[in-house]
Amino acid sequence: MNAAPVHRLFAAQLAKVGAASGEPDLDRLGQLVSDSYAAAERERRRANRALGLMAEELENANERLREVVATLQVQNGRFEAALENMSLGIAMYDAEERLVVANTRLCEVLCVPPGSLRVGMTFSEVVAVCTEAHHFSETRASEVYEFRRRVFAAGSAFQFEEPRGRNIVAVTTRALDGGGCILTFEDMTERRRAEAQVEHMARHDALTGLANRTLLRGRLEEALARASRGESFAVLYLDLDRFKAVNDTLGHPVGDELLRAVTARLRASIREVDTAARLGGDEFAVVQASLHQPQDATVLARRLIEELSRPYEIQGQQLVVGTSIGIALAPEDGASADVLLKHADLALYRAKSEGRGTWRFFEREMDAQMQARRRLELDLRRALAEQEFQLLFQPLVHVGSRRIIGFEALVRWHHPERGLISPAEFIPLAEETGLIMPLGEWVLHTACREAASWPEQVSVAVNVSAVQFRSPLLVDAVAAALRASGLPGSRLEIEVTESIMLQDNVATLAILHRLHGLGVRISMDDFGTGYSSLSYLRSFPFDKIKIDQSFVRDLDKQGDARAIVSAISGLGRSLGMSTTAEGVETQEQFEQLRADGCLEAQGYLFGRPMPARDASALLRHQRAVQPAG
Ligand SMILES: Nc1nc2c(ncn2[C@@H]2O[C@H](COP(=O)(O)O[C@H]3[C@@H](O)[C@H](n4cnc5c(=O)[nH]c(N)nc54)O[C@@H]3COP(=O)(O)O)[C@@H](O)[C@H]2O)c(=O)[nH]1
Repeated sequence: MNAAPVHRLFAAQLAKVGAASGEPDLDRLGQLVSDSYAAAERERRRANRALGLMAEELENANERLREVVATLQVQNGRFEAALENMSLGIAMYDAEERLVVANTRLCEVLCVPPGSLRVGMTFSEVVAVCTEAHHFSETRASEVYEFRRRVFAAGSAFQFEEPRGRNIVAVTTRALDGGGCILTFEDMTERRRAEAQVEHMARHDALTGLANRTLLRGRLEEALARASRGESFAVLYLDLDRFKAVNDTLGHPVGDELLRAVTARLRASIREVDTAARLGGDEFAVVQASLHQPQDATVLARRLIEELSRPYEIQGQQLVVGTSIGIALAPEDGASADVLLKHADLALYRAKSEGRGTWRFFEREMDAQMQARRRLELDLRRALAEQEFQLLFQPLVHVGSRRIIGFEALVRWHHPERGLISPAEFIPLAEETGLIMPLGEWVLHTACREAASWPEQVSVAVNVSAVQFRSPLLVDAVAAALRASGLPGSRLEIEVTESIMLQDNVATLAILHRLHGLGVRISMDDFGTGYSSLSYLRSFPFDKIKIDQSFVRDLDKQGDARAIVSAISGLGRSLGMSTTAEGVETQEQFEQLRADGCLEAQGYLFGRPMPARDASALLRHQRAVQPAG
């Protein structure tokens, strides 16, 4: 029987204890075997420790790896969320033109069915999906394909916009390092729509949608360029008559609706090639293109006046406004948009001052007149500061006794160069410029101061314009003039024209009642001209009606003047109002007025407007006024 093979290490130990040569030293062998076990034990422990350390390290490494993976997953999730929540469509292609990244938005922006563009598709397959969705024709698709291919190849960035269905898409292409490219698609539809809206708003009037001044100026420049090649055109400047009264009395919503209704008629009255614009408030302009002759502008102006003057039905109310029109012809009336508009405006001013509801062509001398008017305005401002005004007083007599019962205060302007200027010339200008307020106050104070020195049965009448009535300060100004002069309110008469009743009726009536509250009497001036609406006489208890001098002038002529004077006198009597006939110049007129029952009279027959000292002298020396001349 063969002995079992001995491990070489054990054989070495046996050799050491002499087992090969004779008797082995068993103690030594035991010692050696024990040492070997001990060494092996140490080795095993060392190895175990090393293994433990390695396992620990491995575990640590694993932990770190798990953390990195978790972080990467979070990061990935974030990128994914970002990609999916982008308003842009993203498509990333690798160097082989394969789609490697695509977000959901991509399909939406490119207007293709959801999920139809997937990672792994080739570029040409993506283009095919878009072609299928009818966004490109076959030819266009191959163009797109070729174009993108060049972008891939060139590695350069491109940006352009293209239509996709009803949308507009901005495409940005950027090459990636190592081949491939990234395409972003932005839906520009809303932005372009908003930009178009902003652009529209910048050039159109918000209320009516008509061109505004900016767009009008542009159209005028274009028309002027065509005019230099021989194509004439006209600029019609329109202003609505009586619009302000509608706006003030019925309120802005009604005013706005009226302006839109006017716009509709304006649009319907012009051709496609013409431009209608709103210049603000109740001012409009029309550029009438391709004018063959000036009469074409007349035809359009007449049509516009007719159309815009027809009654409007607004919020259940019938409203009537008219229009006045100024016309400038191009190129002869101006070589720039501003000059043409200015000249059309000057012509409009003339149309309005000559009766409204009509049109006027621009004439060269209008410019000079407007400049003269501007100079007059500057002079008027200076006149107030320099006290160039004087107040004259014209007697008012009692028809029965012919005694002076009062004076009407009438202002005069002593211009240092032009001499005496009539109030008929400067009062309208003072009204337009607002200078009537300080001027009116001066008149009130001066008139009350003078009247305070007269006998107590003699009163003073002061004209107050409609513009002054728009100010809430009027009543305070009257009260201040009475206080400062010590004149009782009952000796002051305020003369108003019926134009004040066309303004905001409620506010006007409130002012009239407050004036009455001061004891002041109110008379309706120039009655018989204008609207002469009897409703005005019913809406406020006027103390006096002044019969306009145009009727008195015609009293001795054939006609209806006498009937009118007689009717107004009768009306005054039955309403408990006094009546004064203005502009009495002849004894015959006076006799007729007396016969018709008119109570008071005023006119050159009894005295022209005179300085304050003459009025005082007249009062002192005359017991009864005798007819002059
Ligand atoms: N708001 C203000 N208006 C005023 C003031 N002062 C005058 N006015 C208004 O100006 C208009 C013209 O006034 P005037 O030139 O003074 O003419 C007045 C009289 O002089 C004139 N008149 C008087 N009698 C006769 C006459 O027999 N014949 C004739 N041809 N004219 C005559 O009439 C004018 C008086 O008008 P009225 O006021 O209607 O009584 C005029 O509208 C004035 O109102 C002012 O301070 N503030």
